[in-house]
Amino acid sequence: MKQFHNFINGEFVATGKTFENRAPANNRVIGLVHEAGQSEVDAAVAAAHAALKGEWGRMSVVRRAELLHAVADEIHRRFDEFLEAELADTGKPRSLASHIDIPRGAANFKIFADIVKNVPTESFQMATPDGGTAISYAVRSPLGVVGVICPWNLPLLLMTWKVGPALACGNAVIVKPSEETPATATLLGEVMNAVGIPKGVYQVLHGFGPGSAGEFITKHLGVNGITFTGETRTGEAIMAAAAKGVRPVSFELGGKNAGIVFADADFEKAVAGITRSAFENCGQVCLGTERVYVQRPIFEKFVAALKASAEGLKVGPSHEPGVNLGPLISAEHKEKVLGYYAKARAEGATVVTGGGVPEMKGEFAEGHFVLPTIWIGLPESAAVIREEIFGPCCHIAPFDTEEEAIALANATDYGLATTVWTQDLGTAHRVAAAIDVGLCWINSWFLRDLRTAFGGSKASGIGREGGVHSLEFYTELRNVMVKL
Ligand SMILES: NC(=O)C1=CN([C@@H]2O[C@H](COP(=O)(O)OP(=O)(O)OC[C@H]3O[C@@H](n4cnc5c(N)ncnc54)[C@H](O)[C@@H]3O)[C@@H](O)[C@H]2O)C=CC1
Ligand SMILES: O=Cc1ccc(S(=O)(=O)O)cc1
Repeated sequence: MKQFHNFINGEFVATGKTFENRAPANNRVIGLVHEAGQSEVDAAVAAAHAALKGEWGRMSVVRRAELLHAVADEIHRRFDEFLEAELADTGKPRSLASHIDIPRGAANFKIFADIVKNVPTESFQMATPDGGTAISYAVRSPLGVVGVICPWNLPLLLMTWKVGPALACGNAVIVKPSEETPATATLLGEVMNAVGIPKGVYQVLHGFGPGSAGEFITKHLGVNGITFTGETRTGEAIMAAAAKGVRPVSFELGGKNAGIVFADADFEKAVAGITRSAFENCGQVCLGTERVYVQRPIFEKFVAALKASAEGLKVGPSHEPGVNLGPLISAEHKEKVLGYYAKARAEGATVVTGGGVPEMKGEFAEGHFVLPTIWIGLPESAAVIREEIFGPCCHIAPFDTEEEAIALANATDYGLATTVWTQDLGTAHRVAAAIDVGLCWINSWFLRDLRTAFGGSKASGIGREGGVHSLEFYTELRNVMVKL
């Protein structure tokens, strides 16, 4: 049986207290994960501070950037191992992980290595009251030891999205992967050793949230900042932990994202775009569209086309050719999603397609597969329109005017992302300005330029990461004023 150890001070550490890691595709146990306790967290924090005082803390930016490029190259060299590890943990389609998760996992190191080498800080000259001059300049120093608490939906991608910039800025990180997906974070420890990242700079502690590694890391006063991606409620708990010691947080949280399709949209592209935004990664993407608003003249045609598109998606295990949708991450999550499928029916939805589980053969009958699902006919107060489901499903409702579409899209506590489909530039810009979200895609979805700001407003997050915005969180900016 595969064992997933903690990675502390450059060594793989067993704790003897293990929990099972199961494959979502067939629910079989594929590994045992060694849970970190308070003593492992204390050891990791001490090793991280030692790294900051040692070679890592003294290393030039240029050398750090070289090492991070080497990390990316080593991920590419071991691409198939990372791919297999991610597929086993998540069950997602091979095509998705090989085109998005693993390449982005590597790219996240290169992009931030290049950014830290090239981004300037500010400098001002001013006249002083005595007729002289003073110059101010800003310098960045690392935040220190950063706790990186990760979810399971895009394990390597979302973890390196934080670890890449944190290390580029000279910090040491303690990563807590999701208990559902321990593999790629652990494998990355081998990569760090292979390329010569000093001990204690990258560490991995396995476990759960409350009463386990997640809580112990976030409560540890030796952890100088916490970056977290996950549920909004978990964000509230971590924020309370971070209040002790007034430690900074960066949060990428949940969403209940709207898609808006105007009657003048390129119809085929809009259908293909919403098919992706509603169903990709089995709907387990924080940016996914669970509420679709379609302008009335094309409403019926759009519902019929999205139904046909959803029914054309192939549900199955990673290795089967042509698979579009893998399983949900766990039995617990499947129960939650199917609970919403039942709630939608109970609240009077018309089920356009799906609403249950597909027939799977052999071992895959035990997997956490569900059907892509579309509803219409619910009032905006319905649970499946208000609450984040994180499954392959959406509700479609008609709208008449631009103002109505904006009001519907904004009527949520969340504010992460939206996708708008129109061929009218004026409409596109007006809607983008009026929607209260951190990310607005026009005629596209999940199109990423890693130099841009990423994050959510309202209950969807605190702060922005990406490009120079990541440097704002992962460094302290010190102003030096020189009287000449
Ligand atoms: N805004 C964004 O960029 C993204 C947001 N998400 C959100 O993540 C959620 C799905 O991911 P999950 O892993 O289920 O989220 P989760 O919040 O349950 O868990 C995320 C991580 O937090 C840890 N954790 C849980 N309770 C904790 C506590 N009290 N203290 C410290 N650590 C704790 C977990 O062990 C896990 O590693 C969805 O709500 C989704 O919207 C997911 C991906 C991206
Ligand atoms: O699921 C949430 C999610 C997906 C992608 C990214 S990013 O592309 O790394 O910015 C962040 C969060």
